Amino acid sequence: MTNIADAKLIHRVALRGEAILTSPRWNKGTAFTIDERKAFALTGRLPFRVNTLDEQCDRAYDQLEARKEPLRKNTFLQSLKDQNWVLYYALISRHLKELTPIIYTPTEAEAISNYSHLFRRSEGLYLTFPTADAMEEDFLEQTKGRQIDLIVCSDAEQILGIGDQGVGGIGISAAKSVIYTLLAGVNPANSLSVTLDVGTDNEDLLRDRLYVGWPHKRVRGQEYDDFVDRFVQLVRKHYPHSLLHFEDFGVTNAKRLLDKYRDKHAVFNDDVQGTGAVTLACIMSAVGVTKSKLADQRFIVFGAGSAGLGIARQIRDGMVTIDGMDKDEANKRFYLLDRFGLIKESLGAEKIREGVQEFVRPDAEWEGVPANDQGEIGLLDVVKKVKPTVLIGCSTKAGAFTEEVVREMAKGCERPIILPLSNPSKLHEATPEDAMAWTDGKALLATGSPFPPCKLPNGKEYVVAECNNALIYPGLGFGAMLSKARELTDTMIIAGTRRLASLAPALKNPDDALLPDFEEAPEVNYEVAVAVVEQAIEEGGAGVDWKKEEVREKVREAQWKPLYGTYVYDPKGQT
Ligand SMILES: NC(=O)C1=CN([C@@H]2O[C@H](COP(=O)(O)OP(=O)(O)OC[C@H]3O[C@@H](n4cnc5c(N)ncnc54)[C@H](O)[C@@H]3O)[C@@H](O)[C@H]2O)C=CC1
Ligand SMILES: CC(=O)C(=O)O
Ligand SMILES: [Mg+2]
Repeated sequence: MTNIADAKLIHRVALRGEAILTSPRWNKGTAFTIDERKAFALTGRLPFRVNTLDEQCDRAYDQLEARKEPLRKNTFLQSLKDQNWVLYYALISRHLKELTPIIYTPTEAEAISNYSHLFRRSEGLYLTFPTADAMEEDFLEQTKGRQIDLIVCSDAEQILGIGDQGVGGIGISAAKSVIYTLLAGVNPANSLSVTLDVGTDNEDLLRDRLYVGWPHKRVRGQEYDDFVDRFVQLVRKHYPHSLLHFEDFGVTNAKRLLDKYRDKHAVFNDDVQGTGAVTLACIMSAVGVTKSKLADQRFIVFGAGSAGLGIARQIRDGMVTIDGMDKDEANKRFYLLDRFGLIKESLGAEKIREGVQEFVRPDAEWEGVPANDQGEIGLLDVVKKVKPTVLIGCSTKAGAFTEEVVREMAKGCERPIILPLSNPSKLHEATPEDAMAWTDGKALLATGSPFPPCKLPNGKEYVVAECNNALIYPGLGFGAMLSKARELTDTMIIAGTRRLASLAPALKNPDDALLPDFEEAPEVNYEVAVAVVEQAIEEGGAGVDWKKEEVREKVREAQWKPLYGTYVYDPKGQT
């Protein structure tokens, strides 16, 4: 893995003049030194004054500040990324908490939904169904001669809670890649963002004459599987040691594709596994506050899609591996709800999705509980009967955790653990402020997108943890890449999850946040990556021969940092 963390590091670069100024990887803008300007034919192409990276960051931040709307800031940062990677990453790293919501959830959702109207230039790899015959050629065109460690791909069927976004899915692949660099230190030169454009069922996009993707209904079934398979086989053939990250696939494909390829390549589904892991860590922290165990909890998961199922499974696995609970017993602690209310036997095969079976409730258990005329049991009645200790939302149904639901939950337990995880912010099942008020300050809260602190009845502020997979997936993925493991195993994920949970502020002070502050996300993801590599070595899955005691140092050394090295012109150097 290449590394330019050391500013003293020397790069031999083959691009000169306009070519180096228009290469975001190598461009330094006004930071090119006098010697570099001479060597790279830049003296007349740049104004006189040489700036430091700090000065460049100050200038860029001033320009950013002049834009008031988050979406305008997002497009400004997108342009900066196209111009100069070091400056882009240095700027965001210096204002991490302020700018992550601009380039990631919630603003990126808005940018993606306006993708065709905001389009300025292409980024990443567009693989489109009608041109599938040229897929290998297109793939090699962008990757030839490159070291690729990470490939993030999306078919955009369920983007960040805003549904089918067609070709705009490139925006989430690119944003997730950026987060890998910012929070874990993956070299951006070694990652590839991909959109699998198999059409869209989004009627607004299909009707939009400016839509830049393939204007066709989404391809499904065998044709879809063959298209995705063609892509995965290319990845396996050309980059057998890369990590293949799946993002925001639809619920019928997410887990299915993960299972299909898991034992063949290091694949990772963030919505299933990353979300499951961060939520398990959050609940481990919450049960630390309530001085109870995972095994003592009753869980309601509202929204049994990719995230909901991933969460239920990951917590269940946590109950088994951490608390030694029997798997069937652990399954019985979960009550899943979806569009048809509680998922129970009588819903029938049509409404009970593949993968949900282990959590289906027996009908007999619900005799006498009020249901609607279709026999569906809603959230409030499930809460009344179950008296849950944990309520998790990943339904995209804004406001689903109503005052009545939350107050009812608070009647049944001392410290209700409430996690409205749907993104973007406007889709949260409850706002932290409301949930806190309705529980008289007793709730333990975490949300999917960032929220400001909320007031407790005693006037103090409660910091709402951000339970977003970005707190863990970059570390899980980077750890998998560095360990060169052929598979990111469940035990590697649990090792990363336990490490994250061990860093929770609430462990030291029960009034503090359930998860580390997002400001700490780079250090947290470093710890997660270390734990994953250590586990890969321990279980014999690593493709590197590091000793466990060397891992911390090795991970540090491999991290890319946004710093300029010194450039030497070399016609045989890097491009
Ligand atoms: N905080 C985090 O790190 C993450 C948050 N999410 C968020 O979770 C939400 C769901 O994402 P995915 O699981 O990927 O989507 P999905 O489409 O796979 O799942 C959503 C599920 O909610 C159900 N649903 C929709 N309306 C409902 C209603 N009114 N009542 C009950 N259930 C309803 C759907 O039928 C579906 O099963 C999104 O908002 C997404 O942004 C997803 C991944 C990570
Ligand atoms: C965070 C994320 O992966 C999602 O909302 O889909
Ligand atoms: Mg996602």
